Amino acid sequence: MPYFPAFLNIENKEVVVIGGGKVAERKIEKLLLFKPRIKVIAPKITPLIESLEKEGKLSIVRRRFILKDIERAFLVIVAVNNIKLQKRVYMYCKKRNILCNAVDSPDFCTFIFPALVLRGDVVIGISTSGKVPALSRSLREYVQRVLPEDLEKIEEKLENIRSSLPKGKKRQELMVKLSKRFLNL
Ligand SMILES: C[C@@]1(CC(=O)O)C2=NC(=C\c3[nH]c(c(CCC(=O)O)c3CC(=O)O)Cc3[nH]c(c(CC(=O)O)c3CCC(=O)O)/C=C3\N/C(=C\2)[C@@H](CCC(=O)O)[C@]3(C)CC(=O)O)/[C@H]1CCC(=O)O
Ligand SMILES: NC(=O)c1ccc[n+]([C@@H]2O[C@H](COP(=O)([O-])OP(=O)(O)OC[C@H]3O[C@@H](n4cnc5c(N)ncnc54)[C@H](O)[C@@H]3O)[C@@H](O)[C@H]2O)c1
Repeated sequence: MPYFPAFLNIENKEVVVIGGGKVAERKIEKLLLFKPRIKVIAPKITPLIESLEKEGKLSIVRRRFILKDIERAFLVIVAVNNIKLQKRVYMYCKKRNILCNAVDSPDFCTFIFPALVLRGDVVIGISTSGKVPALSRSLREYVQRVLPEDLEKIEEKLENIRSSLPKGKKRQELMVKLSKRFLNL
């Protein structure tokens, strides 16, 4: 069954990452692009996550996880090689409507990470609904190859035109026409 893609605004929202290893690192690098407040809970932390803390980009709690760590979270990532813990966190989050991603078990995720292409405010997220992550990665590389180099500029130009015009049918038609023209369609 394919998953519904939704784009969330997580600016300033509390994100808790349980685990501080290689996979946590990859998820954190991605999340930071969207400016949430990130708290990492783990006894062992990679040098890159340590350096992000020094730069003031996240905070670290250097110990094992306890449930209290996530009681105010908007979103939780369990990047620990421990299925029991992943299940426990998922069950807790599910009861409280906290978004949960368990890196080892799609069954214990309420959302999954897409392969991501970001150009300014243009976001392209690719997923196989949890089935073949390596294919999402390859599709991301494929899409990156065919996208126009100046996509960010194109979006900015169109955004400026759009925001300078009153809402309505005339603007709708113009925006559709210009978007096609900018992409040579
Ligand atoms: C897209 C991407 C985004 C990101 O990570 O940010 C992402 N995985 C990526 C790469 C990747 N992950 C894995 C490999 C090795 C090949 C392989 O094992 O197949 C590679 C390839 C590589 O590393 O090149 C291993 C792996 N991944 C998961 C499991 C558990 C399982 O399947 O049960 C295992 C087995 C672990 C083990 O065997 O121990 C689970 C998930 N990985 C997801 C996302 C979610 C589903 C995405 C979708 O719907 O497609 C989901 C469900 C949960 C989640 O993580 O959100 C990122 C590419 C980023 C990019 O390059 O752009
Ligand atoms: N979803 C994906 O894309 C993907 C890709 C590859 C691997 N994985 C899986 O991700 C998991 C993590 O991999 P990794 O390479 O980052 O592992 P790792 O061993 O490098 O890191 C594990 C981290 O968890 C911490 N930890 C352990 N027990 C903890 C506890 N009770 N509370 C808090 N922190 C705790 C450790 O201190 C460490 O920081 C593995 O199970 C792996 O199979 C997922």
